[in-house]
Amino acid sequence: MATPCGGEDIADGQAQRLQIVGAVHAGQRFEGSVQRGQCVRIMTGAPMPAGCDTVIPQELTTDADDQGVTLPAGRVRPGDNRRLRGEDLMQGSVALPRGRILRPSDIGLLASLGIAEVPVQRRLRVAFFSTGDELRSVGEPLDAGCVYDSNRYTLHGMLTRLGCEVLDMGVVPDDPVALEAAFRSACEEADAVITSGGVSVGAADYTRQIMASLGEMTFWKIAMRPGRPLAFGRISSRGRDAYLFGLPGNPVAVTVSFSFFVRDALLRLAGAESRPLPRLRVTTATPIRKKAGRTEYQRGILAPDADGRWSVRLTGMQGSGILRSMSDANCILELEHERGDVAAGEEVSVVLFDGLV
Ligand SMILES: Nc1nc2c(c(=O)[nH]1)N[C@H]1C(S)=C(S)[C@@H](COP(=O)(O)OP(=O)(O)OC[C@H]3O[C@@H](n4cnc5c(N)ncnc54)[C@H](O)[C@@H]3O)O[C@H]1N2
Ligand code: MOO
Repeated sequence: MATPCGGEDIADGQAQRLQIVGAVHAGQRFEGSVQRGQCVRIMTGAPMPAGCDTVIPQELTTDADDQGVTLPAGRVRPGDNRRLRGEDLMQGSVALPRGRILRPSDIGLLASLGIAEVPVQRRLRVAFFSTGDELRSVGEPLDAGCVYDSNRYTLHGMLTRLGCEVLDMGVVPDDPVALEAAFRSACEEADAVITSGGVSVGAADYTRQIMASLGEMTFWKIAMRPGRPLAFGRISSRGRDAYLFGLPGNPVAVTVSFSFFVRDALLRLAGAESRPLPRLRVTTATPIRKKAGRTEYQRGILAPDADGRWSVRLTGMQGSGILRSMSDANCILELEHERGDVAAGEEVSVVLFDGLV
């Protein structure tokens, strides 16, 4: 029931009898006038009749008949149950800032404003390939000493989730000539290039060398685990240039270095607003081994205990080749550079996975 009582009829502490002078449905307007002591039956979504200022849910009223309805005292405050013009967005305010990656609710917001088209930036084009003589793609026979390439598939998923246009260049062997050709063609086709493997100090680790010969290696090695030998630089070929992220080959190093370095860089290159991944502080249910002097990212499962309090435990062995424990995890613990071993019950930072890997 919409009423124009200015709140007084319902605010003076006594039950009120109001005369019903009409009804209004969503999509209609009530054209009549409503006086003090009167009300209009109103459906959710209908515009407020002129002069009315308060809506009383019908289930709070009693003794309704064709003529009137009784409002018990003290159930509704003046101004209750109405939506004010501009309460969602004031005229002239920003609906969506530049750089927003459109999420479902953003698209709904645009639709609510009747906007069918907005200017967007083209998707960032990212080329990626795996390096290593031992790698076989899924579907190929697995020769002795070989492993299936998992990094390309993980990267494909993470890049797609990020909204990038992906260019999968397959597996490139540990051959400097083949590698240089792959780097050149990736650079000519894409805005950014991601490789995995071949960035360490092995005899067949050529990535850094080729990076330096085609451009510059901006940095190599970070005090983190996994992901320590990450190399970053810029390469050019035939007048085109691209950022190059040389990720370590170990499968967990790929997901961690992508999540904590590459992801943010790609978002910036794509023109997206920077949104740091939310960190939560929770207690660890188990002790954690940690070396001071490097940031460690460990795989965890965040879950409520019997009392409903959330705590985190590790997924098990943390070797950077153990991909199953990444797949079991629902979060990554971020253990700070200077921190040593962590005792059960101490607080740690976790980054939730959803939307990440
Ligand atoms: N003498 C040293 N050896 C290593 C060091 C070091 O500092 N000194 N660092 C270790 C760390 S930490 C990492 S991480 C790795 C990174 O080395 P690379 O980037 O050169 O990676 P690879 O040697 O090519 O591969 C490492 C490991 O991962 C497997 N791999 C590689 N690519 C894939 C793929 N696409 N899918 C599945 N598995 C893959 C590869 O077979 C190796 O087992 O270096 C350490 N060594
Ligand atoms: O830095 Mo490596 O990524 O530990 O395995």
